[in-house]
Amino acid sequence: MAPIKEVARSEEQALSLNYIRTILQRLEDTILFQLIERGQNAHNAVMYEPGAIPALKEKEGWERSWVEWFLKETESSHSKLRRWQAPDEYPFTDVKLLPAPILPPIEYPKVLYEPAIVNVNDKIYSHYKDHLVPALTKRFGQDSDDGEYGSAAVRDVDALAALSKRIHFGMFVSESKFRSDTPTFVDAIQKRDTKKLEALITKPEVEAALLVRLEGKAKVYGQDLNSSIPEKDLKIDPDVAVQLYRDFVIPLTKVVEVDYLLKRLDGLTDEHIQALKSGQVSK
Ligand SMILES: C=C(O[C@@H]1C=C(C(=O)O)C=C[C@H]1O)C(=O)O
Repeated sequence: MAPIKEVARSEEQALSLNYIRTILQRLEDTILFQLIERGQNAHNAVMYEPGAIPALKEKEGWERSWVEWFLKETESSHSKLRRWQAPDEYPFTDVKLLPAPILPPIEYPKVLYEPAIVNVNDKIYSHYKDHLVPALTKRFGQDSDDGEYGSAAVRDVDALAALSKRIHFGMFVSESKFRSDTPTFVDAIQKRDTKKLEALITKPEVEAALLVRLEGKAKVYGQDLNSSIPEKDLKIDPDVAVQLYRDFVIPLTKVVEVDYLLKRLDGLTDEHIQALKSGQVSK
């Protein structure tokens, strides 16, 4: 659940790039600790295989994997708390399977342009189960299984939610950058110039600083202070965390940013687009 402090209560705050970047930096901590937690269990590959746990079909009528079932169970209860109405929260479960909220909707500032919203959780889930979990649990050996499918699934759902929030925050970044230079972005969007859009949203210095910071955090947060050599006995391999961000989190965040921008003019009148293009309006 996104604490109130995270979901900005004003449009101005929600679109401040500095504010957004502080949220992204805080999510580095959340993600690192979720990865450390998941790394306490074995790979448990059976959890990610559709139909591999017969009790799920027999007792729940569920034919996909254990982890996808627990995602559905968890996200269903959170749906009743209206979690998925928050502009920074996107479920892995098909929304058609999620129940309606019990509580009345919260009026969040309308910051994102609804028709442009994207959900890349299918990509996040695939990378997580195929690459990240094996990397986090490699110290247990190939195809390790500790039978703790409950604990490991709880940790999976928490880690997936943190990664999803982080990557989908790219839409707030995009909206902020779009409003800061609408003529340039409108021109590139109308030309469907994805390379220009990617160049416009890419900040190499921000990415480089992030990877250095992340490695440092992993070396500190991963320490086991009961060890005689805490800086060596790390609970997470810093290279796994850095590689995750370098090769997956940052590239997918930028895909989200560009895909959001490509749809940012959908449904707008020609007059509105012209006003954006001339800089008369910024949203
Ligand atoms: C998120 C931003 O946009 C891009 C994506 C980044 C990331 O995923 O960490 C960092 C810088 C940019 O290349 C940003 O400008 O802060």
